[in-house]
Amino acid sequence: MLKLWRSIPGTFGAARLSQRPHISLKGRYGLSTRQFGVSRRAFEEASIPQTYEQEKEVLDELNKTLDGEESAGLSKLRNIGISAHIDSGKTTFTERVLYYTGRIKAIHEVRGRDNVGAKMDHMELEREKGITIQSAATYCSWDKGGESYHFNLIDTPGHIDFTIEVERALRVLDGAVLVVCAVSGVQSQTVTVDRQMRRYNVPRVTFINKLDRMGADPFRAIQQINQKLKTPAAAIQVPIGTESDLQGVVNIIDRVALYNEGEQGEKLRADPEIPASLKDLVEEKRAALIETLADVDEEMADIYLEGNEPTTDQIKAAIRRATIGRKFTPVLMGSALANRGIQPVLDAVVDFLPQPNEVLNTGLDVSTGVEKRVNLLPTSRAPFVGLAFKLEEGKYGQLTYIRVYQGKLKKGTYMKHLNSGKKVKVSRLVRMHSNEMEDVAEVGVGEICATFGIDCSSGDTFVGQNSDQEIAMSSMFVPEAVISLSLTPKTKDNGAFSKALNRFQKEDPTFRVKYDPELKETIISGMGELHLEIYVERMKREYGVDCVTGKPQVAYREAITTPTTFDYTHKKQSGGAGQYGRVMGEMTPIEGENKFTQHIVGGKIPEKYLLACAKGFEDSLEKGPLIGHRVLGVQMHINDGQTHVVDSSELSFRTAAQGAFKQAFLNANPVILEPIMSVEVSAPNEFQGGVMGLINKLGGMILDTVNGPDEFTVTAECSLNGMFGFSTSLRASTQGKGEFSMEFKKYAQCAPQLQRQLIDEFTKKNQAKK
Ligand SMILES: Nc1nc2c(ncn2[C@@H]2O[C@H](COP(=O)(O)OP(=O)(O)OP(=O)(O)O)[C@@H](O)[C@H]2O)c(=O)[nH]1
Repeated sequence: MLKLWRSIPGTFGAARLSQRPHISLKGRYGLSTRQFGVSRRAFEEASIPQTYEQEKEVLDELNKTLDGEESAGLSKLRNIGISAHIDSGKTTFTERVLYYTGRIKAIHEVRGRDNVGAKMDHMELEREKGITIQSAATYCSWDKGGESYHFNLIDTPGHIDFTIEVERALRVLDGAVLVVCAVSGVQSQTVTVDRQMRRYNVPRVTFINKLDRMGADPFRAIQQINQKLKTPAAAIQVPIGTESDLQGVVNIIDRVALYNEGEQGEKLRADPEIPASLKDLVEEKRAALIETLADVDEEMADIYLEGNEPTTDQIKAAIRRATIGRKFTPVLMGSALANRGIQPVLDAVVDFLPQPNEVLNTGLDVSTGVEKRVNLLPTSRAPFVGLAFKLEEGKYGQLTYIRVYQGKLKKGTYMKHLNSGKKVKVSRLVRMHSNEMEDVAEVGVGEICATFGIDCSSGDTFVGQNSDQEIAMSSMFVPEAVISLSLTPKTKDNGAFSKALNRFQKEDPTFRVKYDPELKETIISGMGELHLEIYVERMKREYGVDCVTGKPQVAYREAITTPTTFDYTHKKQSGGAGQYGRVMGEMTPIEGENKFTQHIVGGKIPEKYLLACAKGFEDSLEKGPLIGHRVLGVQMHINDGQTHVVDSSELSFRTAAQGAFKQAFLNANPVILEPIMSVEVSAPNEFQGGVMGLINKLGGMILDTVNGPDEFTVTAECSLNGMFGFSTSLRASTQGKGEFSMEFKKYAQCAPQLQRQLIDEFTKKNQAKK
């Protein structure tokens, strides 16, 4: 199985810690620990905290490095993301946030009639398609209790094809708002986003949106969060009015009714008199909240067990602790489109999501040659460490988004690109507002900013220019590509084609390009048809290169099913310099990643030739012997061999390993694996029979069916192969009312008939090209 699926942590805990390495500072920064007033223990402990409580202990130590002013500044900062299943209303929600915080002067709708489109969907394609393709970063200020809070906000796409945008956003955010639709509840991508949040240990508050829709039921959605996401969740509000009569919400902690008034719901009127009809519900849900909190928070458990009524402050403090500790999610509700219930979510971000120095961020100190986890110091006075998490080509050149994890970034200074060791000047520093920017002179710790004209790839670390500060941040998780297609420019390429491909690859690690010299074709691969379609379209619009595309191809894998041995000699000894290399060993199927091992006694194959064998193995993995697709789950072990005094070389052993690989692979009962997708289809109940028939026809395995009052949702496993053209047939059999989403689940052996067909096609294509 793939690394992707194995690496998903099963619990709410330790993930960020395994992803985000940690601890040690000192000496090399020219800053003594004493100077920071912190004990050495906080910096030199290399162990990874296993629980949030342990993590908090380390954080408390680290936070001693802050002076009062800096601490107060950080307490006013929140880096948050908005994530959800596709079409849950993230962009609509963000548009309200920007409007209520005064960042934009008017609200424009996604696919709105005014043809302006939502602020955060700034790409032409996004506005045309009404979907978010790229994550957009912005910032805004929110006043609460007479204090002004600064939010860095990232709106991410919901479509699984753009999942890397969610990964990169969650990698750099401290907290998130998970948006869930009140009608559809927890959907397939909600589960995916939840998994991604766990991967980076991102705490979340949940917002149940679309309460104005018919059939909305926030409490059913909460039940699903508890059951399907296995995250203790409880409402902190109940709605006032339902569907089109939705007027606001009751805050059940303070027992206050909040009404959205004004044309755009901009006035929030608080009324301590809650509607009589809701009083019982408020008490029932308040008791449920306290009970859930008592399950996850010790202090609340003590109060609860002693039979005392917690104060509102105690409830709020418990929610904050449990949310930041990733043990609980408070649930708010409303309707973004109807302008109801948005402002309380902003209050909840302040109250319940962490400030930057409440999250433990770690890096890998690589300056000594021995990698060591180090904690990053949440202070602007420490040396700079930042992560370039996103690249974007803008009007003024390449824009690089950076999250500052330690120290500060100043305009006019230099920073060092850790991978290349190159020093780069920060000649312009900006804060982003979707696609607009505002120049700033300096950006402090915990902030998100952007710079221009820097050569790097997304996921690269930058450090202060002082060469011995070498702390590498772990990058984001990059899933495997599942689909590919050939791409040929219609007219002669004048360089724009490869320039575009280069840029897209640097921007997006899930977009891969390879040139097949035998077929003389450029093959692009990615996360889905839409993902690749968008790049082909961008190539045309942004670079003026119109391309002919081949039929989308499933990214198959090739594997073996039985162990085998090999004894292969590569020999070319007639005329000119000769070549000779002999390798012997075993090839075995294994779970997960491919592996090259060797055990040579008596120096029969010298070290440098063994390294060449490893390279030959790597080469062979790229292009499997059956149909030229990547190989998965193979271990090649070399245990014997032979050299020739004159004719042996690295090249001959590299070639010998390739030959041995091919020979052994074909001997080991090879098979072709195809991607199996987890598919979720929803449609009005009357179309259930038709949809089930459709899934059965394409050989899908139905796993679950849930019937709601109007709609049903079916979850199935289907091969990606069968899914081509599914959107058209679904549209046809549901009068355009059905929706579906899919996500890669696993690789499985394809049917023998398909395997034969694929091999025949590959052989024919190869022969035709010759
Ligand atoms: N009835 C109703 N519709 C809503 C609400 N919020 C959003 N919508 C509609 O739902 C659709 C999707 O909204 P978006 O804001 O684009 O959703 P999204 O989650 O950003 O979508 P992607 O980024 O493409 O995943 C749009 O047609 C919105 O007008 C709501 O509160 N009520």
